[in-house]
Amino acid sequence: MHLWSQGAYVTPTWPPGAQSPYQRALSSSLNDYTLKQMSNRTGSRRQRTAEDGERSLIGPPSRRARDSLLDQDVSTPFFVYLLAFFSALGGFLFGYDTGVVSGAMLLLKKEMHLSALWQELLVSSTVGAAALSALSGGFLNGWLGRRICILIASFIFCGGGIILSVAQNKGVLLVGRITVGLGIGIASMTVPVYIAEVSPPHLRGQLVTINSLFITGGQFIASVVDGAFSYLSQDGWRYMLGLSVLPAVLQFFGFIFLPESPRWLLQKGRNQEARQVLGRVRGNQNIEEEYDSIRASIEEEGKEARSGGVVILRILSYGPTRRALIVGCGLQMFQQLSGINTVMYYSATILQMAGVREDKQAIWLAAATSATNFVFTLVGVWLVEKVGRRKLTLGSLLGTGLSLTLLAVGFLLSAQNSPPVTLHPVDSHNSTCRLYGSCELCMLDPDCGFCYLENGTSVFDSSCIPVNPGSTDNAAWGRCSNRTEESGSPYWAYNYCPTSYSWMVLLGLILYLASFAPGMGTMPWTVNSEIYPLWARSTGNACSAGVNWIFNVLVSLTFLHVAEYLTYYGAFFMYAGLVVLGLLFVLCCLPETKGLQLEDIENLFTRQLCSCGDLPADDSRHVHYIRQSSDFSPAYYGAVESDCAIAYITISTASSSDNRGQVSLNNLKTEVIFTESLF
Ligand SMILES: O[C@H]1[C@H](O)[C@@H](O)[C@H](O)[C@@H](O)[C@H]1O
Repeated sequence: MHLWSQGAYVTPTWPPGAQSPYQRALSSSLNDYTLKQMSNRTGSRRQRTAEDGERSLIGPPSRRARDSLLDQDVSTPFFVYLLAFFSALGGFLFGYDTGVVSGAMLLLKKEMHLSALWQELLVSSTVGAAALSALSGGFLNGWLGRRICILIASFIFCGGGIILSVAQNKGVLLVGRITVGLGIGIASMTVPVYIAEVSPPHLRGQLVTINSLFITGGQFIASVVDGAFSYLSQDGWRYMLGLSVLPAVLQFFGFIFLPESPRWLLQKGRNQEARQVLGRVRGNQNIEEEYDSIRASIEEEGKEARSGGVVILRILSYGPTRRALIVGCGLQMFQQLSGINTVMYYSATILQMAGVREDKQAIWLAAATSATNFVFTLVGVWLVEKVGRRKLTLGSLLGTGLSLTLLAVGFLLSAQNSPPVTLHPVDSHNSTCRLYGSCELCMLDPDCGFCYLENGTSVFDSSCIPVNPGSTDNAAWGRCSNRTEESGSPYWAYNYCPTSYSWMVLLGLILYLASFAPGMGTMPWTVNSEIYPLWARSTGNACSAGVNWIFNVLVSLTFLHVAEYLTYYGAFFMYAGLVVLGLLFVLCCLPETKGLQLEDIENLFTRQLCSCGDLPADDSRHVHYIRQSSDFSPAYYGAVESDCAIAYITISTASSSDNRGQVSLNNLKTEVIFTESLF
């Protein structure tokens, strides 16, 4: 049966100036169909889909989809970039405040005589507070709006920075670190949402990913500031911690003049303001259709009885949002389980293993590590709209898993070839250190360090000695307790062993950052900003950001214990295993959101959870379709799902006997199976 043979395909991009088949379709026969009719029918079909739970039915190309295509030809006003920049300062502060503490701690522990417990408290309290405030930020976000939340976050950042820079004792420092954490939590869940809501669909991925670029940029600048002020042994930490006030003030004053998200305004019934803001962020484009579509989608949400009651319960009880939440939280969990913060934290030690012995040099090389993280995040910003979220995340996980394996093998070979302990000086305190026969066993005990002489690459005259409780830079007693810079003076290795396999570990570290940063470092934040419908967006992002911070604390707090039980190579093999699980999760569950308007993304979650890539063995594609007919002629529209992306198509031929047929995709005819009978 021949129905109609004009191709219609939404996702691909077209050469400049060329009309896509879909655009051609729009300017010819599609004009005959009343789009309102189509969208009403789509709405009622969606409603039915929701009622019968797991079945999937995807609407035909809506005006929104058409707009998203046409948008690509229109230039984006500078104002959108300005908004993205000022919001992403929140990401910068997130990166700066989480990154700066390691350098500040080196000085603080000496000046304030901090015990290991207090050092741990000052580092983890920020992340813990971020977890709590991210979780509660969802409520604030829905209630007060994105703009006010960003203002609150920058105000808190200012307050925290001031408290930290004037602190006279460790109690006040703790208050400052908790305050800063509260700001980080709110910023981490609000900024991506705000940017996603003001961006045009074809640039959304890139603009939201800029926030991640600012996070790693903040971490990089923090490491440079740490390096610069490490020479100032008195009060250097005050500058390190206090400098964050500058970007916070800039953001605060910027946001006084910047507008609220048009989507949030519309949700609150502030239609006039919403129209104005949409006009400002879309420049000279016609905003009427986008405005109508956002409003229609808000009205539809209202009609579908998803208003009233506790939002998280509504998210959990409605299939598409429940699935989106699982995907969002899963991504954030796997981001942290891939061990990024352990690798970053451990980079100084890895560099020491590679032969960098001086503390100052190690600090600067750690800055090079965060620079690598930053540069490769830039690759993510560049690739996100080219290859899409799904492929970028999959590629990133693959590379991350392989480089973690390389790191683990490097650590394994280092452990197997670990230098023996040859000297056993009398230990009057009978510490456990005297029991170890090799450097590997000695360095895994946090109370001991390895003291040795070196000739080229061979180690001799080595001993395992208790560490100085006041500073891990020296042994508690013996020749490594008062070392000099002179040649012939022994080396003191705390937390690492001298090894000739350090090149492998170093290579693993660089490859790890190069693969993690563009995809796993960025996509969990980007994808979460887009996958929830408006009514669930604040709460969905709050939950997933909370999961990110909770796993961040868990992984950092458990790393040293894990390393003690499993050794370093065991720990890195474990992360590699977790990355494989993450890879399977993304392969099965993450749909492609590239190019779709926010209001259309909910449709991606109407099918059963984790059925992406679940294509039938005969390699055909499944088509979910909606029949539309007008008074003039019948036409069948569909949406084909392949590799978890949606392409809208028109159906060329269909057979009633086996539900097989042909659809036009990008002017090519493709064989498909219809999931519902066309007849
Ligand atoms: O996306 C960021 C980024 O990758 C950072 O480097 C890391 O420290 C954060 O934990 C993560 O959320």
